[in-house]
Amino acid sequence: MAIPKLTNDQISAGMAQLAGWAVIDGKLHKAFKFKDFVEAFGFMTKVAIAAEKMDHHPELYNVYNNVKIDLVTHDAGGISALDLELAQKIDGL
Ligand SMILES: C[C@H](O)[C@H](O)[C@H]1CNC2=NC(N)=NC(=O)C2=N1
Repeated sequence: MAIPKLTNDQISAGMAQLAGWAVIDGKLHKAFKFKDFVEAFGFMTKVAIAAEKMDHHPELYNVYNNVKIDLVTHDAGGISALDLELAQKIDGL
């Protein structure tokens, strides 16, 4: 196993360092709203570049100026430290 799935306590501790993220259906989830589609897509592009650098990829959902992100580690079968790390990076964009 490359990276372990975190326990609920570990996820809660990690989420205390984040704002606006929730665990929904076993994934770290956050919704973002932008001025328009160009702003939303620009943000998603930055997320994609950060994700590719980490070799850890988000689930991205976009409708016009709304972006929803889900983070989960397929290799771990749940939320791992990589999801918390990517969430931190996304919030720093
Ligand atoms: C081979 C490659 O490194 C793996 O498949 C990586 C790629 N990106 C990934 N992204 C996510 N979200 N979960 C993974 O388990 C994962 N695994």
